[in-house]
Amino acid sequence: MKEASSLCKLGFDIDKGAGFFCQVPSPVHDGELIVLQPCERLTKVSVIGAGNVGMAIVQTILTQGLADEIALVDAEADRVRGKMLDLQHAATFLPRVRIVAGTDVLALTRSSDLALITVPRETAAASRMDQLRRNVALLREVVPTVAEGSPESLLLVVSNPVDVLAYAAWKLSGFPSSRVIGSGTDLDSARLRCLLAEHLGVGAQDVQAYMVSEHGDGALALWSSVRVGGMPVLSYLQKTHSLFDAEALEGIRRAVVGGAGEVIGLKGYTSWAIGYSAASLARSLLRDQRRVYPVSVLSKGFVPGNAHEVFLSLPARLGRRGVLG
Ligand SMILES: NC(=O)C1=CN([C@@H]2O[C@H](COP(=O)(O)OP(=O)(O)OC[C@H]3O[C@@H](n4cnc5c(N)ncnc54)[C@H](O)[C@@H]3O)[C@@H](O)[C@H]2O)C=CC1
Ligand SMILES: CC(=O)C(=O)O
Repeated sequence: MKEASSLCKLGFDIDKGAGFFCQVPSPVHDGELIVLQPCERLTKVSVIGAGNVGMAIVQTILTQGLADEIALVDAEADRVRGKMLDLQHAATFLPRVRIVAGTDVLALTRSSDLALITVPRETAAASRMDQLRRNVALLREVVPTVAEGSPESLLLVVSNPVDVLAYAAWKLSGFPSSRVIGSGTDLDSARLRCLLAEHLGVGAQDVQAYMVSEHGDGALALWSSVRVGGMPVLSYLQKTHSLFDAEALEGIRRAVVGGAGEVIGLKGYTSWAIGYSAASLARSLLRDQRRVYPVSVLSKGFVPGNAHEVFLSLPARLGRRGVLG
């Protein structure tokens, strides 16, 4: 009998079991029995806060097959159970995935590979400082508990103000800064790419453009880094194309920064775009894709000469160990 211990690709027939089985050794000798051994853990993703944003993230993670187990935690017991059942019914159309939900952060999130924090929505009446105090207090309840049950997990903070809360989550978790990330200006960058793509008449996936520094009003556009199909097009377009003068660029920046407010004014909240953004970050982290995203990271040591402990949205490489620099 020969143990299947080497890791050549097994292929699609145990597709969903890729987390369960070692893959067939090569070459396979006639007459030898190949034993498939459990070798890799399943991938578990926890989402704390099953509101509009949390559910959009779960929906996107589910349809992209990024997790074998999803744990949903929310303070509203009945509502989160209803959401779990609805998702379980939906998941019958997808490869096998376990979905659990409830209010117990420690029990539900235990042994997560990735935990996303999406609690709670801002209230229009509260000042930004009041919101910050309230959300830090919430993170004080949630983050140490997640860290206790999942000491090796990655933490992805989405709640606002995201850059500041990513810092709070880092401090509260006791994790190395490489494993605590805020979704940062990834969504602002998506909005910028969307607007540039519209102006240029190209697909948004072919537009590379970054907003950096702080998610929201303080976000800065890195105009000199805009590329279309790998070409630095903006300086050329500015010279040749009246649509890209300084005023037009400032108009695009304002539309990006005002994008959230516009959507919230019309539908009450934003959800789908952050759902896709967070799932894309989750993919790069869990699958070690090492793609570069503008996300909130500890800027100390990340930016040469910066000695302050501040989380800022900067382009960072994301892989299985978190921020790779
Ligand atoms: N970083 C970004 O780009 C974006 C961030 N956001 C932020 O995401 C957050 C969530 O927004 P929404 O989902 O629209 O809000 P929501 O109000 O729909 O959902 C929040 C959920 O958190 C739950 N919750 C409250 N306290 C809790 C606790 N102690 N434990 C567990 N669950 C608790 C609530 O029951 C609710 O289901 C907000 O801070 C929002 O500003 C939203 C969009 C984009
Ligand atoms: C709400 C929010 O932060 C956004 O959609 O950008």
